[in-house]
Amino acid sequence: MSTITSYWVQKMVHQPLEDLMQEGYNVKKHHFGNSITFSRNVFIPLTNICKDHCTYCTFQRRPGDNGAQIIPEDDILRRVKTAKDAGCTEVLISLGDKSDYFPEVREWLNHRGFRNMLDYVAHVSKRIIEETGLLPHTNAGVMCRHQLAMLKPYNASMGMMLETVSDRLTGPGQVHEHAPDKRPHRRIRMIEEAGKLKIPFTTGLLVGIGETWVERMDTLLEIKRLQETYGHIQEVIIQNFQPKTGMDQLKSNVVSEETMLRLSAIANILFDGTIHIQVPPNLNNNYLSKLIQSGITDWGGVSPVSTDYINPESPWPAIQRLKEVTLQNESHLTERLPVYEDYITPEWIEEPALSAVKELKGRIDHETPKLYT
Ligand SMILES: O=c1nc2n(C[C@H](O)[C@H](O)[C@H](O)CO)c3cc(O)ccc3cc-2c(=O)[nH]1
Ligand SMILES: C[C@H]1O[C@@H](n2cnc3c(N)ncnc32)[C@H](O)[C@@H]1O
Ligand code: MET
Ligand code: SF4
Repeated sequence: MSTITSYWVQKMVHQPLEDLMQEGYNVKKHHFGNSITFSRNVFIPLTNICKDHCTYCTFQRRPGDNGAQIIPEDDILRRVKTAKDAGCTEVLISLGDKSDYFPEVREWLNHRGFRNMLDYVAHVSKRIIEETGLLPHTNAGVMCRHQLAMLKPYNASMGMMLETVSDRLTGPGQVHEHAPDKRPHRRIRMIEEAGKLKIPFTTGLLVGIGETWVERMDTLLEIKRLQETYGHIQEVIIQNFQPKTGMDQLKSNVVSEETMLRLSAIANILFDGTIHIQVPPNLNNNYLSKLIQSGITDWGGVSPVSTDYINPESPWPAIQRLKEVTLQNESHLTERLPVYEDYITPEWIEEPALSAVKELKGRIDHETPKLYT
């Protein structure tokens, strides 16, 4: 273990909790003031067909499985229009990895004039921007440079969870044994490509999949390195694994409240104002106040119109409740777009996404003070 990792692990694990939270909160307040952000979004599970098999995931299907689907474009546009009427700005397009590996999927795509799944995603993103002005944020797993470049004009930002830098977890009997796209070096390379292409990027770590404290810290340190090299990491999601029926092997991994608070605080202290820290409220509903007191900056995407298709058993709290909890903790709730302010420049966002971002920015800046302070 490197001296740096060792220093941070000691601090994260052994500093008294209250003290660590206070330090995290002070750092947050210094850099980001007393606002906590969220993005009003609609979740589009464009396809749940996935070539990989992560043992913690119940979203994934194979062609022919019960519930396997690819959502047709007109259906997607209808959902996005409903979301627009509900005041949403972000369209979170999430999908399984390399679904077009399967002949059934290629046939579906070819029949509609698409060569592969990412061509379809680009086409749908383009229609969303052009027909609704809402902002796609695509999370399609590992993509190559060419695919990232193709999506960039139609995405305000993109995302992919690094999950973990642990190679060990791709070994026999581990969660990523049958998920080649979860090999850490592949994910790191893709996040680097996104950096070179100047794509504002969301990533994060998945907690509770069998990783050690040292591996958690190494994952955060790798994200810090990526940010120092490319500057494109706008936010880090600290996501706690949700056990589901049938996952007996992973049951013992349930992530405690204290672990989430320690990670939130340490992430804040480590990134020191250079990256926003997001923790999904639907997965941590019982201690939202304490998360604020640890220094998180963001609740992430919260949807008034769709469920969280990855964790459908965890409904998002009402925006009104987030507003109340935030206010009870000397903070106020501020609506944001899927791209943070610092990145709203031609250097980071291409047309037509840039114009769409500016248009919506004007709208939420105008409305937010009335609604959320
Ligand atoms: O706003 C985002 N939220 C992302 N989310 C969060 C999502 O909106 C929900 O908060 C979680 O699914 C809660 O279960 C992700 C969640 C994951 O588990 C894995 C990846 C993502 C990726 C993103 C993302 O790129 N952007
Ligand atoms: C889309 C993202 O969802 C996360 N993910 C997948 N399954 C689960 C689960 N059971 N609990 C929490 N997060 C999960 C992974 O981090 C993936 O990248
Ligand atoms: N399959 C991708 C990944 O795991 C996208 C999110 S999961 C639907 O990174
Ligand atoms: S987490 Fe993503 S890559 Fe893993 S099985 Fe689920 S959809 Fe596939």
